[in-house]
Amino acid sequence: MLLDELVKTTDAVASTRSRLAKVEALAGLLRRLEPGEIATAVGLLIAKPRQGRVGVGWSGMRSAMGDPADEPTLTVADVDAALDRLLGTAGTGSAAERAATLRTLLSTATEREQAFIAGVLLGELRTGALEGVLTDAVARAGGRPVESVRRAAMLSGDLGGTALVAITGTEEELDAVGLVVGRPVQPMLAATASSVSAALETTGEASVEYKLDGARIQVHRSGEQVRIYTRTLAEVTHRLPEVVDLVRTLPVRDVILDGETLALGEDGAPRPFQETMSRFGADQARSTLLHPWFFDVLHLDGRDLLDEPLATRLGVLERIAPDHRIPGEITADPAVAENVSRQALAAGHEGVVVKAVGSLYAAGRRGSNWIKVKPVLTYDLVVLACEWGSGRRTGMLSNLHLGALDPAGEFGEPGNYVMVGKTFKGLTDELLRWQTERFQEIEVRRTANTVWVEPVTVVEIAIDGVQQSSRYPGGIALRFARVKRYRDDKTPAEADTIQTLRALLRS
Ligand SMILES: Nc1ncnc2c1ncn2[C@@H]1O[C@H](COP(=O)(O)OP(=O)(O)OP(=O)(O)O)[C@@H](O)[C@H]1O
Repeated sequence: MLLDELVKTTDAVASTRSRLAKVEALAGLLRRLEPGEIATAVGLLIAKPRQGRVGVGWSGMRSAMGDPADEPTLTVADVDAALDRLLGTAGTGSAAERAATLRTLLSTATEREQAFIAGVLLGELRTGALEGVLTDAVARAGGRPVESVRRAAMLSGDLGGTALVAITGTEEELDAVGLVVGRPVQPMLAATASSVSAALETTGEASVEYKLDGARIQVHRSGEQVRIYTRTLAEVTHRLPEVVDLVRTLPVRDVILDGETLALGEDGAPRPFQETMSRFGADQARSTLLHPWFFDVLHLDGRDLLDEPLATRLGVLERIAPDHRIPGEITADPAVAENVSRQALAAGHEGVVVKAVGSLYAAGRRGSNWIKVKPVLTYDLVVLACEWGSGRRTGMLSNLHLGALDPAGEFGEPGNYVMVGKTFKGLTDELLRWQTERFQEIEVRRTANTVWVEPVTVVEIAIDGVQQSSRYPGGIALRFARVKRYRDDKTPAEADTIQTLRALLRS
């Protein structure tokens, strides 16, 4: 199939508000694809190429962008082959070859196709909404129940592969797609409540657990083979040898564990989040040891546990890893739950997660069976620009301009970001160095004081609240904003919305 046909379908999908029309258009496209193209096309549509990240950034993309082709001739298979080549030429000395591959690909693309390819490779088109619509479209194209498709996609972590089975395979083959030890699944996510008792009212009897401020890990062990994945399902096994060693000592053969890892100081208190994250970075600072804390078990020795109630899964966890369970307590009593929360905060943790004891593990869902309660308000915002610092920070990009997502276009174009405040607080020297370099790579324009950047960087900001403001277009300004951390694991489409922040005015 020509890439043009795929791109035109996405344009048609974007231009209608009717969910049914979107599903119809995508199902039609899926039916016209050759079997060999299905997984590739789905990957392109949701901006998660089959190949995973091929490592093309803004500056690489910009320098490879040349005159577009007049006529569409590129096929879906051509794009797939180019991505294979980009993935195959990694490492030192390969930069020129990679740039040439990208340049050739873009020079055969029309202007619209160039923008589409850039969006896919930079992860910009990635929106949860399209994934939902596409899941429905796969079900329709294959004549399968949506639930079966959704389940297979979540468990396999692979909508493209699921689409192929749903459209070309049998119903039994689709139902047989399940957990595979060694293949990561989308993690279950939490909703938010403002107090422990409010959370408990929603869940009923719950496991009230410490919310540790580290990095999510999903650990798969099959015999002696251990693999570890992040929240975004990137493999980080080689970065965490001490966790691998520990999991090998558990009295099990096959297991999938869900948990959080973080660095602890000698006194047992958590170290700043940056120290945990530095272990995931390229430089692999090994001075800090990471401890894993598990809060769920999805599979044990040939048996999937996703559809068992939480209480049962916690019982299994207690049996196989009693020393590495996240602290917590099962209770229906708000006073007991409050007490767990106070202990968590006193120990330097972020708050608690309140989980309904009867709930199943809903992979990839953010439902009300898990509810997080954090006393400090934190929001994920997008960096729009940054001002040069002064004094000790001269020569460093320091003061961040922060934007909240405006999905419906209440304050401008739908999907744009509305500025809600600035901050230079909470930035370590290391972060200042990092952002000074990074923001100039993604710069779009500058004045004497300020560098404006592509809105692609998600930063978690702690605030005391918001106040009314005539200075910013959304009518509100953040109060006492400070940087908690950069969130490389989130896309700008996952940022918090202006509507969420405005709701704070009322509370
Ligand atoms: N006991 C726990 N149970 C579940 N998640 C926990 C627990 N302790 C820490 N966490 C972390 O908290 C997160 C739960 O919040 P959520 O699902 O909303 O993820 P998030 O969007 O990354 O949120 P946040 O920014 O608050 O970490 C998990 O992804 C996990 O990394």
